[in-house]
Amino acid sequence: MDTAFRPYRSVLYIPGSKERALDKARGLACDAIIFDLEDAVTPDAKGEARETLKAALAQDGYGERAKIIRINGLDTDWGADDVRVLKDAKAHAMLLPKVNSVADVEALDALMGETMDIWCMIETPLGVFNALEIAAHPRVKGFVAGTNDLAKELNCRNRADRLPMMFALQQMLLAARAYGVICVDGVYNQYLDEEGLAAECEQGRDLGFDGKTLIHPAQVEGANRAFAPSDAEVDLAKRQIAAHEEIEKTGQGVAVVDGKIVENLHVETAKKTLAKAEAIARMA
Ligand SMILES: CC(C)(COP(=O)(O)OP(=O)(O)OC[C@H]1O[C@@H](n2cnc3c(N)ncnc32)[C@H](O)[C@@H]1OP(=O)(O)O)[C@@H](O)C(=O)NCCC(=O)NCCSC(=O)C[C@H](O)C(=O)O
Ligand SMILES: [Mg+2]
Repeated sequence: MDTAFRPYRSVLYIPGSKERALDKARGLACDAIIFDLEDAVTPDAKGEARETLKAALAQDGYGERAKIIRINGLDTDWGADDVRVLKDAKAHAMLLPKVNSVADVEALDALMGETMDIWCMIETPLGVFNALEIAAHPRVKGFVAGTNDLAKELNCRNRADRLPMMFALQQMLLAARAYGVICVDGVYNQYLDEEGLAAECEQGRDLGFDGKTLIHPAQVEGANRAFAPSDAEVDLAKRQIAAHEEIEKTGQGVAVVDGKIVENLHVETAKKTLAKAEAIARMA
């Protein structure tokens, strides 16, 4: 199933072991769900969580939300069984944690059927440096920044401006954009701090991320707001497209809107803004 042409403003992690949360998500306004079998599930609960998740996906009821299964690494005791049990589940993608190189993707590809896309957590130093070759793999359709693991690996301090991991975030974004791969920002751990989340979403949007991964339902609304085109952006996009169409009729290529030039490339961006707004409207 295709994971492109959808909004990914809010991508909510749900522990695969928590039946109540799996059920609650059916009524939440998130654009996508990551059903987690990795960090949110303790080792002794892995087998049961896998079966709980399989049953929840068979029951479905998640509507238009993109469904992404985060399995355990293939170098763990659980990864291969996760794939075996869930490869035919009704989901859009399988998310592989701690991807270091394209060889990790190839190993998953060899175990999976054809029905799901592959998404990759970029959260290790090697994963960051190899992001370009990972994004180039034809089955890879999404990247998720693992900012907790990145902070651990970097031994960096947790700063509001995320300066210590800026290189890594930008490198994964560039690689994703080079190959048309969706790229979603990491989580904001203080899940009840609305102001802090809003600031980090704003930064993520400024950088170019498609949306933010979330850990609690209270974060959904803030992410949806931050990553949707605003009314002013939609209005500007429409005016830019119209002004450029008009100027083209006169044989010229450069229009001016609100004192700023509008060329072909700006029209492309404006069209993307409208397409995103339409995709969001379809989610409602
Ligand atoms: C953070 C939590 C442990 C908080 O749980 P809890 O105290 O139970 O929250 P609330 O009582 O406020 O919950 C209120 C209701 O909302 C439901 N709920 C809670 N979380 C979720 C969720 N994620 N999805 C859906 N529904 C959720 C509760 O069931 C309550 O429902 P109800 O009883 O009907 O009112 C908890 O939120 C949690 O476990 N969050 C997910 C944590 C997680 O997935 N972590 C792993 C991903 S993060 C990561 O690994 C990132 C990456 O790899 C990296 O390196 O950075
Ligand atoms: Mg991680």
